[in-house]
Amino acid sequence: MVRIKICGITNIDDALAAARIGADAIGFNFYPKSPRYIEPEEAQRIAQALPDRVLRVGVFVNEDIARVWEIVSEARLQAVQLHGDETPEYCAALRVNSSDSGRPVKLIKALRVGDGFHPDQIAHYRADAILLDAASPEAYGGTGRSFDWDVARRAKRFVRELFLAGGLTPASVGRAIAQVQPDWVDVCSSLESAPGKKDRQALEAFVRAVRMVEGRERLI
Ligand SMILES: O=C(O)c1ccccc1N[C@@H]1O[C@H](COP(=O)(O)O)[C@@H](O)[C@H]1O
Repeated sequence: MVRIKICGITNIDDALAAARIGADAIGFNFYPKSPRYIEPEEAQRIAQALPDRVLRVGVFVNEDIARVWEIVSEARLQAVQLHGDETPEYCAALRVNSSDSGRPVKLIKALRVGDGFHPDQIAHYRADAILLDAASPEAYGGTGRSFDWDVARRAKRFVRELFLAGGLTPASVGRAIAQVQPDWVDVCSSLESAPGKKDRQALEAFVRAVRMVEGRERLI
């Protein structure tokens, strides 16, 4: 079963709607330059209103490790998504510090697929999961751009758990799943009516499209 992560949540209405419709994870963006940035205190308030089954993920870009752990603790996150230029050494250091938090925190390393990408890179990262997103010269993520899914399909054998991201939409996600067979699909900008605000119909259409490809559409 493919799990669904809805990213860039900035308000409680969108969070509860995403959970009700069937999201398996919610992403909060702590990159200050993102139009979807959320204060840790507000993320914590939203996180505590979510059902337990929904994974709370924090998205970070080149953040100081101590600050990542501060936010993990303040917002009570269960997973960290590193979406910048974090090195294998950074990931290893983050993992060592993870024992300080007293509970397991999933480490997701995002890699951007562009001309310089090679699946061999993946082996260097000690991460629980790898997220593949499209590379862009303009921004680290949330661009709505997609990439050649065949690269993700080939990379899958190097990965314990794969998140497929990058410009997924209600119209494209079915084909993406059929081609790549990822463990997760991750979506952000295509479901927005404005940056940081989700469109309810698009949310529903996305979840329905994922469930359809699995042949088990359910009423939402
Ligand atoms: O959404 C952002 O603003 C963002 C900023 C910096 C790093 C990552 C960001 N979002 C992540 O980008 C991917 C793909 O998003 P999209 O569906 O193409 O809009 C997703 O993993 C978001 O978590």
